[in-house]
Amino acid sequence: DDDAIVSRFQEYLRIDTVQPKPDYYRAVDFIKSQAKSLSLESQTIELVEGKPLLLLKWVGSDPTLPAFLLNSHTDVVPFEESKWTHHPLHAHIDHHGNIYARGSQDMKCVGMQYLEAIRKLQASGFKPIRSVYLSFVPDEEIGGHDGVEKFVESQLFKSLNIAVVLDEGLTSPTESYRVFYGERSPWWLVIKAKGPPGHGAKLYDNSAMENLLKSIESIRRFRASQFDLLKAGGIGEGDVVSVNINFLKAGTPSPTGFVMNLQPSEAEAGFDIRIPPNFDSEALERRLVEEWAPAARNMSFEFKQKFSGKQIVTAADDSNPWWSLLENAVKEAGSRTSKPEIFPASTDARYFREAGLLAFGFSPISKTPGLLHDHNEYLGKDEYLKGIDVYVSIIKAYASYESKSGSRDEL
Ligand SMILES: CSCC[C@H](NC(C)=O)C(=O)O
Ligand SMILES: [Zn+2]
Ligand SMILES: [Zn+2]
Repeated sequence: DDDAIVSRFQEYLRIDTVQPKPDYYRAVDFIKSQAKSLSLESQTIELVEGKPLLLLKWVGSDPTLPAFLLNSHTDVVPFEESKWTHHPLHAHIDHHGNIYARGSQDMKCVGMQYLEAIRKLQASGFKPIRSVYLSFVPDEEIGGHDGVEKFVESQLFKSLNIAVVLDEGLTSPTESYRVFYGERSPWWLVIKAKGPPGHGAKLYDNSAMENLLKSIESIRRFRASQFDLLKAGGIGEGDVVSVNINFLKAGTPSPTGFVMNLQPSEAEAGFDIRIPPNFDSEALERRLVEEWAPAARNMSFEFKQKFSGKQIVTAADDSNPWWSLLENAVKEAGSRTSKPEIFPASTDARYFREAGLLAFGFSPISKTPGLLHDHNEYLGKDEYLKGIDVYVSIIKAYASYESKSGSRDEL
């Protein structure tokens, strides 16, 4: 019943899987106990010590058909506890029925909804024809390098014969759900400038600060041109390059603050840049080398995070049967999907797509503000329960789809 379903969600939310020290084993044990109650096959894979990945299987009756995978990450981002109205690990339900917790939107909801949907399908007597895999993966929030990036390279993964993956999406403020068929590529870039130090009262060229600011001016012009395209309308937030300066570091510290009359010899800035799939990232990298961090101006750069794989998109039209099945299944559950979009940030789906699989980003959360990584992240109880029924419909449609075609190679 609904109370028990919500209690199980709260239990998962209360497990502390906050980066950078997530308690992965408790999360995996909890999900494993859920899987046992559903008689799912289960195996824990530790591709990197201390970072377990749980793989579950609901075996279909026709093993010759490619399977599908329901993916979710078990880690969550940190929080500033004092800025929350309820403790982010207590999963408190307020009088509106809103459940407050880190991970309530991103994405412990989705992981539990998959399992609850399977519970409902089993209770109704449904038997899958195609096998259903569920993966509960570590480290998405820090780049997925010790999670899905390694998982898709493993022999085990290759042996699973998976055609299509569902992974996380974003909340929608409207009635219809958002769906994502591709995503922007992350570049976390640090640009450094060096230059001669000197008296704070002196005007001279090529100081570290002047050189860095020249770059920042140029990068900001580029940012404005991309933002203008977005403001002009008709495209989505994932269709332009975003650039944000997220840290600045310079100056000569002293016990009483920064020294005011000394021009520093080093200065650096950190940028979070996101590049859409159809954008010429090689040209942007040339621009970085020649214009934003030219060695001739005593500048250098370093990527803290960079996805250099191919940015593949999944067809989100009638040419892809998995798209039509998804769209119709959501309709049959009494809801709608909006026009498919490019995910503006990053998810593990990029690794699945690069490995040759089809993948959609989808979190069945409508009429809810997007509070991923924000204070007071919450999800309404009724929205959570409705999302389970949406997955019942999707899993039923995918697991009953009997055609042997439908892998990316054939589309
Ligand atoms: C570069 S990996 C970081 C992953 C994180 N994902 C989300 C969905 O916020 C991000 O886009 O910042
Ligand atoms: Zn997430
Ligand atoms: Zn996240």
